[in-house]
Amino acid sequence: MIKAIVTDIEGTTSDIRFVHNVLFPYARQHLAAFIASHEQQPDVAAELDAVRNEIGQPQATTREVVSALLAFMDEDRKSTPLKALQGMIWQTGYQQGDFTGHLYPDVLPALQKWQASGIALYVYSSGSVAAQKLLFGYSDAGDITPLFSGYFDTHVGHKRETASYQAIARKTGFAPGELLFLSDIRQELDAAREAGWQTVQLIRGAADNASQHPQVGDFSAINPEA
Ligand SMILES: CSCCC(=O)C(=O)COP(=O)(O)O
Ligand SMILES: [Mg+2]
Repeated sequence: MIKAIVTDIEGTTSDIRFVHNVLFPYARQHLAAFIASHEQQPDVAAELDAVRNEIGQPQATTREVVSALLAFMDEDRKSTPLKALQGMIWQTGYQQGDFTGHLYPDVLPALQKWQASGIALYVYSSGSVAAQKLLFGYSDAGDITPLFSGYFDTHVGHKRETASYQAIARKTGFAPGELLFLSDIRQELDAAREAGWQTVQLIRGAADNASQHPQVGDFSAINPEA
């Protein structure tokens, strides 16, 4: 029996094009100016040091760190400090109303129904927890963060690693078999299944014929109460 659902964002609750065509370019455009004006701020300085650590250059200048971050963006690297800095930059965009967090229309009704039936809802994305709260706090449907009991990002581990799902199960207190992971990416679902979770793959675009997971076109086709 499913007691908790953990959902991915990009390609699952929200259009991948919103992330890649709106959020990522916004962060890239504002990165250098944001770092120039915030690099003395302790939380920003800590992330810049984490980038220096990640590239193995503890003495890297700010300019070199910005270059490394731009290269990470080019390869869509799920770097924890990059994700933290992107979230900080997006905060201004959301607050100014430059964009709202995209939600597929089937998502909110399903989340509301599942929560009303007693199923706990969580988010797991490579985007930082702060970025997740912004997307759902400033979503197309308004602030839907009260629906969620918790959020997980790469601090718990990467999404294609089984240990990440084992850690989330421990942190939420649910048995692995009581957890359902929703994602568009087969390799993430493989890792969750390896940890004993149930899985459903969202096919929002092209078919994935190599997948062994149950597949649905949208959230209305998922029946965790059954
Ligand atoms: C919190 S929305 C931005 C998502 C993001 O930054 C990202 O890299 C998406 O990665 P995912 O592993 O969740 O597909
Ligand atoms: Mg995804």
